[in-house]
Amino acid sequence: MSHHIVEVRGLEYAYPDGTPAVRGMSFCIHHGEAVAVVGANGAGKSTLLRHLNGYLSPAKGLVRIGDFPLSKATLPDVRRTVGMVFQDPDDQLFMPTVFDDVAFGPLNLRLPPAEVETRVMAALAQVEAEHLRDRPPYKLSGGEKRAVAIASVLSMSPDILVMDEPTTGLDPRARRRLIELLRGFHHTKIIATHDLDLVLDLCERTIVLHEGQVVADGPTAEIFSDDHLLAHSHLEKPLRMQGCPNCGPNRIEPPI
Ligand SMILES: Nc1ncnc2c1ncn2[C@@H]1O[C@H](COP(=O)(O)OP(=O)(O)OP(=O)(O)O)[C@@H](O)[C@H]1O
Repeated sequence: MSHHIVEVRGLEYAYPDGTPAVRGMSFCIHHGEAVAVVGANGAGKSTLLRHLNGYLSPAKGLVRIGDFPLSKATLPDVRRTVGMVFQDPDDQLFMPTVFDDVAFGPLNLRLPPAEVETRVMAALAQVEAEHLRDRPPYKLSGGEKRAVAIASVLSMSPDILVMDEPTTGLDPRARRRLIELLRGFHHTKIIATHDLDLVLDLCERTIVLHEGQVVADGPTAEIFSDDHLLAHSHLEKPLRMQGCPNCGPNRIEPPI
């Protein structure tokens, strides 16, 4: 197996209407890394992430997941390896009940029913959503939908977790719970987000995108200390680095 679990080389993509969204991105991610992908609205974060599980195919360039160069033939292997939490949970939830949605992946793996039930309940417990198991997903609140969407990925035990804006719509307690949960997930994590405080908490490495290109890739602390880079990329420092009295290191966090 390649020592890189994710390799992106010369990736280019324009949407069918001609909008160029990814304009030559290259990077490698190693096993076990936690990597943030940040950038202003429209920088290309979601478009990049959609290539990592084969939802989009590169117009040019290469995406490799472990041993598998992304192609139609390798799609099932790639999807088994990469668990993708989409930006909009409605893109992910389509079954009549929460249980069915979280069971969908494990059932596709043809696991025995008892194993499926165990995985579903464990995944729902991880996001504190066991009580939602029999509810129709379309009747849930935004934050509940997001929790269930995350459970539907965790139930597949992916090697790589790819998340697009995972904290959107979560209340502060649910956000903190998610951060704790992700801290305990020791596989590779790739998180696109505007929540730069979450990045400080979770990701030792940050990739900065601007207008469809990688403009910086390095240790998170260095990236967030580079005022020129942040201004050029239309980003602001995490609240914790802005000296905000309510968000700083001395803030007293209520127990989870
Ligand atoms: N379905 C689509 N059709 C045409 N253009 C699109 C489509 N989706 C995104 N784009 C365009 O592609 C570019 C990159 O969009 P993308 O959604 O990847 O950015 P992003 O960094 O995820 O933004 P945000 O932070 O707002 O979610 C933007 O110019 C956007 O307008």
